[in-house]
Amino acid sequence: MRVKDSQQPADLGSLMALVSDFYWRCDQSGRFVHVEGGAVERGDIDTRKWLGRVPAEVGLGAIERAGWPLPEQSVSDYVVRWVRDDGSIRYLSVAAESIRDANGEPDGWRGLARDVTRHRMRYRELKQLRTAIDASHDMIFVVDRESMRFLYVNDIACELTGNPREAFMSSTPDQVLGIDRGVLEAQYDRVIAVGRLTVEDRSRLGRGGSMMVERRRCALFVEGRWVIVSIVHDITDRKLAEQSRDRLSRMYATLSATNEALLRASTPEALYQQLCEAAVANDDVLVAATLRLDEQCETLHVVGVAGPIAADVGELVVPLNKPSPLSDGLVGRCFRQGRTQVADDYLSDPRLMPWRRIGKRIGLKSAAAVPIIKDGTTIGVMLLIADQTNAFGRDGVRLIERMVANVVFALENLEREAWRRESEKHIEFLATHDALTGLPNRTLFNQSLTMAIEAGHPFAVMFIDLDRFKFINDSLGHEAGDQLLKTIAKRLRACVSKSNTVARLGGDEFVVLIKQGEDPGDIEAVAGTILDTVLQAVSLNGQEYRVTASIGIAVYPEDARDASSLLKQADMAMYCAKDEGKNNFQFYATELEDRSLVRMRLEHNLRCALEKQQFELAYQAKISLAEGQIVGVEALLRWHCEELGTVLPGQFLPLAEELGLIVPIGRWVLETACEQNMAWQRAGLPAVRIAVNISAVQLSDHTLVSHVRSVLERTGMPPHLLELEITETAVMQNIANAVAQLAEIKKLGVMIAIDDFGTGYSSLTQLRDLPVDTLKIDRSFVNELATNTTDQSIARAIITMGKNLCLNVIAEGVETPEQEAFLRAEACDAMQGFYFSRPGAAEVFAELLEGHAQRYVG
Ligand SMILES: Nc1nc2c(ncn2[C@@H]2O[C@@H]3COP(=O)(O)O[C@H]4[C@@H](O)[C@H](n5cnc6c(=O)[nH]c(N)nc65)O[C@@H]4COP(=O)(O)O[C@H]3[C@H]2O)c(=O)[nH]1
Repeated sequence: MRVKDSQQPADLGSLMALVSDFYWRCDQSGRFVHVEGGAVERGDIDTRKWLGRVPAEVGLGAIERAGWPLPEQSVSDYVVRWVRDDGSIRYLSVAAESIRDANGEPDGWRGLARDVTRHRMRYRELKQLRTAIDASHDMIFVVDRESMRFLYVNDIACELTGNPREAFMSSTPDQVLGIDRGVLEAQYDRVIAVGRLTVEDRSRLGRGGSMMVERRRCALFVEGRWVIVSIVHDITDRKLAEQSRDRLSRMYATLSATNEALLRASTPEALYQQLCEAAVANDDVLVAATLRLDEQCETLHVVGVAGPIAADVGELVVPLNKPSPLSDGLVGRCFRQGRTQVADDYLSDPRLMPWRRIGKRIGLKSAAAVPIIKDGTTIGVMLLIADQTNAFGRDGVRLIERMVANVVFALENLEREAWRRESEKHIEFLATHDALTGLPNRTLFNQSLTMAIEAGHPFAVMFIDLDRFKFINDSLGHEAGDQLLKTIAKRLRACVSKSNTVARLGGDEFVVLIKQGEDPGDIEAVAGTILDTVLQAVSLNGQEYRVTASIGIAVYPEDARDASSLLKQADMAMYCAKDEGKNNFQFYATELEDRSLVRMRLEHNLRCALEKQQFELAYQAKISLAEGQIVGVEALLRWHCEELGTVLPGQFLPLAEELGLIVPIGRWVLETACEQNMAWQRAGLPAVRIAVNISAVQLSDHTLVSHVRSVLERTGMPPHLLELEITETAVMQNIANAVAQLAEIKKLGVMIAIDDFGTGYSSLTQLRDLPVDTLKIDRSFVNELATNTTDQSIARAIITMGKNLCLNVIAEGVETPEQEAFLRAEACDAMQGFYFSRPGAAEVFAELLEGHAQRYVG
């Protein structure tokens, strides 16, 4: 339907029908008086409802301002919302003007309205879209590929890059991104080729900053042109999180590497070093160092260090007690406070001023120091240095603390392990070694012996027994005995090379296993050295003692091929050495088997000889060389054994000493000799001095003096008629004791002679201190006195020395007139020997004394 308007252009009506637009006119009161056009034609407007109504009554309302546009003059593009009867909303773009009548008076308004709902909706969508894009946290850039010009940049992009939108619009993306144009164009073309592309890189920000971004680019073909849309997402936080996660996982790897290191390390030093090496496997760590407190608790010093700059830290010493800037660094603080210290930005950390220069030099950016706390005490610090700031983080620090805790655990384990190993070693040592001397014991020696036999090379076993050890042990006490054994053990060890075995079997028995060289004389040389070494003075209880040893030697494979036989044979040879007068060595020989049997029989019989009264004394005269008078007599012990016949002292006395029988036997000798001497006197014979031999064991017997006194008292023999003969060797075994005992004896008025003089090791000064009256030149020097010039010299020297010291000198074992002549010529005082008389029974000597007295006295 068409509403005719007289003021409408004549041809407009038909034109208006072609479009959705419509023409309208309102009267002066604002009511529609005419509506015509496509909208009316299509039925969008019902003129019956519109005509005579104001716009608001048909649902029309302005968007920007209230009301229908009834402007004073004219409007265009005035958008009006039209709420239709069915509730749907349309938008109309209105152009209007006021009209006047013929008189020029206002006559209402007229205009055109066009339905712009579609455009309006599109615009709204676009606006919303843009608002959304501007509200995005991601930077969005839209670039025309062809012109390389920005088409759009969102707000956040302007904000973050610090460029106003106009700046973008007036520049090209390569300028803004700071990328070579060719490169950027290639990147864009690649995006066009694949459709979309995502890369991660760094994006420049305002004020010279930058951030890690994920750049998603897609290519759109819009109206015949390629448009590149870049959405740039800030991934700094994600990257940092990733980095810290990576770092953490590296640290976990480090931790597990550390744990492995802890398992492998066998000493604390290795543990510290391996810990550091494991720690620097983490790329962030420039250096890892472990510092331990020194024994004086004054400094922390490096005990383990690893990493590319280990050399710069290896010599680090952190003083703790002295106030010093160096002690106030991360390590010093960590140690003192017993708490982890972290410097996330080392170079700007005000606490670390003194270390800044060093830090700068070695590229230190962050550091962590973790205390090593064991049993509640801080014993050291683990220091980790990284070439990036914030390298450790909270989790990283926790990990390092766990690492250090593991180290402490491992340290404790190592200590426990070391203690266990030590205990095991000690137990093993105790099982195989002698606790007193530390030498191998019988068990270990047997093992060595077996091994030597298995090896098959020749060797010798030496069985060493100390002479008269029992006596020292009993008389000086067990402590002195132990001391002696320890000293001897050391000396024996020093006598042989390390490859040879020295062991203690028990008591005073030692064994030596000597590998035999080419020269069989080697064994003898070693045995000789051992004898000499043992004989050196030992200081016990503040006094000097000398002991001797007897050595038996069995040789593999000649003597035996099994361990027990070799030991038995060496033992047997050792007894033979004892029988031979001690202080010597003997090789095993089959004949010794017989001697051993003899010895056993000897021992058996000797034990009851005293009881069975099988002892007797023989008497041998001593003659003065000047006058030829009997000046004395020596009592010599004889043993008439039922089974063995007469046994000489040299055969049974060593055994008696060993068995401890010498003291009771010696007492019997002293008593018998004194009684006999008094008996001779009572029989009318001239008074003669009687000499009694005192062995070393007797000399050390502290009851000796009282016994001598009581015998003298009981027998009534004047003390000066008694002479005690003590061998030089016995005196030298314990010179201090000898001096003291002899002095006491001297006080009784008893005379003292040094027997076998020249065989011992006394010096002139020692001799001077000894309270003796007589020196007896040993028989060995007298034997060849007539022919051997050396013996002559020795004898002469002894005589001269005796004279100088105002002592009597007597030579024993004089058998020939030549010997007598020499002694006489040298003005020796007296002699004793077969030349004048052999030892004989009491009656024999009595006769000799009687006859001699008649001969001389008369
Ligand atoms: N070849 C040779 N020998 C001679 C000659 N003149 C004496 N003799 C021997 O030389 C030894 C002298 O005694 P001695 O040096 O004190 O050496 C003694 C003495 O040290 C010790 N002895 C003897 N009786 C006792 C004793 O009652 N107690 C202690 N403790 N030892 C004794 O036994 C050692 C040996 O005594 P005997 O066998 O009786 O041997 C005696 C004696 O028989 C000689 O011209 N030629």
